[in-house]
Amino acid sequence: MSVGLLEAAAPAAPASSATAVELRNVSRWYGNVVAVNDISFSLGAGITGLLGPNGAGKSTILHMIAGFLAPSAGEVRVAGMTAWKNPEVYRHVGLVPEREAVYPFLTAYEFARMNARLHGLPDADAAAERAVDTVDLRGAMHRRIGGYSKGMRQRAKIAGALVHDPRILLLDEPFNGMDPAQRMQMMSLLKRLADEGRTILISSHILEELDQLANNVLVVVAGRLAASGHFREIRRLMTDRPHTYTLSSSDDRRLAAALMAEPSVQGLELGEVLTVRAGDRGSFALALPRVARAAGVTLYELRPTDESLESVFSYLVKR
Ligand SMILES: Nc1ncnc2c1ncn2[C@@H]1O[C@H](COP(=O)(O)OP(=O)(O)OP(=O)(O)O)[C@@H](O)[C@H]1O
Repeated sequence: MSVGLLEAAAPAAPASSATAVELRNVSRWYGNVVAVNDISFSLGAGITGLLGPNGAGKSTILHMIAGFLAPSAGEVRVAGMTAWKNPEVYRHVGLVPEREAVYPFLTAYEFARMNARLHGLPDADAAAERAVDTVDLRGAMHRRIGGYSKGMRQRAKIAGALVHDPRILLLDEPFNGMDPAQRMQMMSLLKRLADEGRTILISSHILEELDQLANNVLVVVAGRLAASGHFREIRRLMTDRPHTYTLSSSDDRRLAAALMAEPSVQGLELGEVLTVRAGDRGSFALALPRVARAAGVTLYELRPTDESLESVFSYLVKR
């Protein structure tokens, strides 16, 4: 398998004070399911996106970094220490899990204070108040979490993960189910937390969610690191790939003949429907109506055939 941008990416750097998180040839299997397959990367301060379709292994990676799950092979290091079986690591890491792992009968303040106590902080009340303030929930901190909106519940979870002021924050699909306003609020919170010098890793299955947030993106597909690089570079890889469409028109044969001369068309197949492979989506979209009009053909339908998320990821892996 070729690995896209990975070839140009720097190999995992040796642990240093700047390396908050480091994975060295890490694999994790559950019985005979290989969830994570020989992954290496390192993270410093700032926001990194962990992108991949469902089941790619994102949660498994986050749980191993948090020290909650043992790697089956390789090593996960956090703040220069082995993450597994090392309670010291919990001081440095806050994990915001994907599941709604909050008791609905607790208030945000009680939830944060419970976490502060579990960390054994000397002043759990002050730590809880500080965390609730950080996520802008002061006004609602004595209301039960069960009555919160989705965005507020996520922020309550973040308050719980931030209560011991960790240097590393891991968030599993934090934008799931949020409306645009909640998303904007979450983005500005995460940026603020990163500006304070934290290392933040955010998992997502939607690239656009990471726009304006993560400079660097790690793409995981079927447990492997398929690509890594700057957000714009990853987006270019995903959108510039060839696209396949099916077309229906008043005269498919005539349209196929006219499209053959079009530079943005890489391939054509005329069966029950006309299938076109376009190298550059933008140029093809501009060319198609012009070509159809010149050929005297009426277009009825243009349908992309390979737009599933899995097809985009598998394109990255096969490059
Ligand atoms: N406790 C477990 N026992 C068995 N298999 C598991 C377990 N946890 C995860 N897996 C499997 O490992 C693979 C990776 O799962 P993981 O949850 O890490 O992926 P993910 O990218 O976070 O996806 P999702 O967003 O759907 O949770 C999947 O095939 C999943 O079914």
